Amino acid sequence: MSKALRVALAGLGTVGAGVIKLIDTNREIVERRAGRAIEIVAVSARDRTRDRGVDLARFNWVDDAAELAAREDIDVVVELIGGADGPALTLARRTIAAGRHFVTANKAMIAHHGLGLAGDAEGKGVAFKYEAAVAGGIPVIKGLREGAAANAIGRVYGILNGTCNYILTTMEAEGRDFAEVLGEAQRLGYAEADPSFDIDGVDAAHKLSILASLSFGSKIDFGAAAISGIRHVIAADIAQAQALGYRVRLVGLAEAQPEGSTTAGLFQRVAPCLVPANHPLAHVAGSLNAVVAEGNFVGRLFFEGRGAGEGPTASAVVADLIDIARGEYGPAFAMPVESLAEMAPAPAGERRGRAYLRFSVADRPGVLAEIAAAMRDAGVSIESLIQRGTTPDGGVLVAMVTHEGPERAVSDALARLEGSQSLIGAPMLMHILDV
Ligand SMILES: NC(=O)C1=CN([C@@H]2O[C@H](COP(=O)(O)OP(=O)(O)OC[C@H]3O[C@@H](n4cnc5c(N)ncnc54)[C@H](O)[C@@H]3O)[C@@H](O)[C@H]2O)C=CC1
Ligand SMILES: N[C@@H](CC=O)C(=O)O
Ligand code: NA
Repeated sequence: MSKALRVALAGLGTVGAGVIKLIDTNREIVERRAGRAIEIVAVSARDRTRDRGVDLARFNWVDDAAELAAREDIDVVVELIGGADGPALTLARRTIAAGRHFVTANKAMIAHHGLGLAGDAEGKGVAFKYEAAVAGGIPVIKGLREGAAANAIGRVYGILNGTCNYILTTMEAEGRDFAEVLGEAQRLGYAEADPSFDIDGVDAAHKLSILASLSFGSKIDFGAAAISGIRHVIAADIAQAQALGYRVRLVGLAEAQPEGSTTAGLFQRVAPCLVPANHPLAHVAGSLNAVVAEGNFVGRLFFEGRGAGEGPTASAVVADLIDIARGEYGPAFAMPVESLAEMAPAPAGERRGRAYLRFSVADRPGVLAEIAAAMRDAGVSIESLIQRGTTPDGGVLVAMVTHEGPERAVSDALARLEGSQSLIGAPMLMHILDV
């Protein structure tokens, strides 16, 4: 066997501790597959004394993670600190500049700085790998970058946040409150350090922008994603959706629409959606994630697995290390960064679809007529209307599903109702997944 791949780990939280446990537990299988030993040489984290359930005494401890980049006894640095900028980015830049391989699980950093880092890595001839960053343990980066590389992919979508999926499906199954279930997801190690990244859809959008780049051969454009989260989904929405034959899921959807159509360009959206009960995404529960990619020769690919948590995420990190040990790596985004296309964002509102709308209204005559008039004036046609129950803010719940039409018509109808005395609180809009 050739000499060991020498690894430095920066960040020893949920994922970092998981990587140590995996290498300890599966040492033999990992070494046989890698063709050589994978040896953790040095580690860095904020708190040296915290019990992580692993023996750290055998590793060199480094207080300043940035110092790992320059160590002569290291071949690859694994960054598991998190955060788009700050110490994670400093470490990434220094490691690559020093001509060492770099592995990360940090989708926030990739969404914001991934192209620059990948370009630098190409210049230095080192690996820049990030399987754990998208859909945790699911080998979707490998699947798209390698397995589906021969296809033109027109659409990629899925459930990209384990915390939100855990919250929505637990609310669905047990009728429990949002805040209580979020606390549980945090305890299980699924949530980001700042869980608003999860529940407001930002984390899923980071991942979606990476998937879009890999799928369409385009530059990452995180800023162009439309993002909304699950903070305002109430138990009644979940119940209404079920009654109508749908499940509520946070869905990230990216499409590359061809030149010449009214929707031409790159469409990226993360939003809570109504998913038909017979769609494969409706069956994705708990911290599971799923990604669907539509290729012109392979057809529909469906990847499903654990998207968050210690073991699954560590599995993806160590898979990247095995690739590096084998010498199997190439451009991070499947082609050299300079070959990635600039895609203009698709015009907002042109996409066609159906929508679920929920209003909390005052209990008095004329309210329904006012809503119906706003729909009519905006050209939105109503497919079904439900008026049942109350909302947590004390209003009467009115929910409806629209017929298919341009999305801008629904936004227009809501704009017409803005400031209406009949509405208690902001209406809830969820698109219906129609793909
Ligand atoms: N937890 C999960 O299920 C998943 C996490 N990720 C990503 O993996 C990364 C790590 O996530 P977790 O392990 O959950 O976070 P965590 O919060 O559990 O651990 C972060 C670690 O970084 C250390 N750290 C913070 N600042 C540091 C610094 N300046 N120098 C050295 N160490 C420092 C902390 O001491 C801690 O050990 C993040 O980028 C996250 O987005 C990706 C997929 C799944
Ligand atoms: N916080 C993330 C962790 C994995 O990326 C999630 O909940 O999916
Ligand atoms: Na993955």
